Amino acid sequence: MLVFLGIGYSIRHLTLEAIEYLRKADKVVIDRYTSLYEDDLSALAEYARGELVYASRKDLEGEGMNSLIEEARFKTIVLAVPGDPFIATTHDSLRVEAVKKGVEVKVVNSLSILTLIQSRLGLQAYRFGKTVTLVYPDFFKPYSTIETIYENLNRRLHTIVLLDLRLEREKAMTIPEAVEILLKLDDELENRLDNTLAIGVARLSWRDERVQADLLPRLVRYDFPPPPHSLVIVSNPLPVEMEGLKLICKLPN
Ligand SMILES: C[S@@+](CC[C@H](N)C(=O)[O-])C[C@H]1O[C@@H](n2cnc3c(N)ncnc32)[C@H](O)[C@@H]1O
Repeated sequence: MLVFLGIGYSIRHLTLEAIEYLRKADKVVIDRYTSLYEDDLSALAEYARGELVYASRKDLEGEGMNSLIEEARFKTIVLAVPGDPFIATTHDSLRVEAVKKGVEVKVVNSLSILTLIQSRLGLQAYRFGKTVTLVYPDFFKPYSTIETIYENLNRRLHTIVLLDLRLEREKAMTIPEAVEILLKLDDELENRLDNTLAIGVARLSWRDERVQADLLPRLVRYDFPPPPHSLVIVSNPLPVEMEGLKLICKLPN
């Protein structure tokens, strides 16, 4: 059996169901390339009966993917994924391949960054548009990201902007870097983000989390703890959301 197991963002987020499957596993494969985790991932060893190994992207794609699926034919293999396993990750093809090859698949859900952002910031969940990921503009400029932000703004919807993570190269985009990239693109296109409200979200749900709202260009002035970071671009907040921005997201007067 291949178990896709969400581990949330901290060892405190493990569900009873997650612990049950960690205990049953012959082997726990830890994805440590799709997100950062508050605790040292070796803390999972306390709950796991079987061997614990760390996987890079190549271990879960191509040949690596096929050998994992074959192993799961006869053993209980748990793939432990930060957040919720199928939200904004690259594990869908592994699941589809396993099902195609007749290997039993189980999904154990946990807290995702999308859920955390929507429920913690005081913005209404049904007022969010399409989520985007902002990547470093090294190979191409991420025009499609800013175009989606514009489309969401036109539809009076907020945008969650996840930020580039290249953990194998120890690179994680910060809020000030993201603001700079977005404002440069905006200068080339519609020039409308200077007066747009945004929320910088750093280490949400970690013990030292910081959430700060302000006009997008002003977010570079704040001292956020290290990544993981995200941004929320706010569109036409309702009065109750405006109260949330002031009280929960500390929007200055
Ligand atoms: C690929 S997504 C993670 C998806 C994960 N499967 C989930 O369900 O949450 C990784 C991105 O989420 C954001 N992120 C993750 N944890 C975060 C946190 N605690 N606070 C702020 N942003 C976070 C960052 O932008 C990071 O680059």
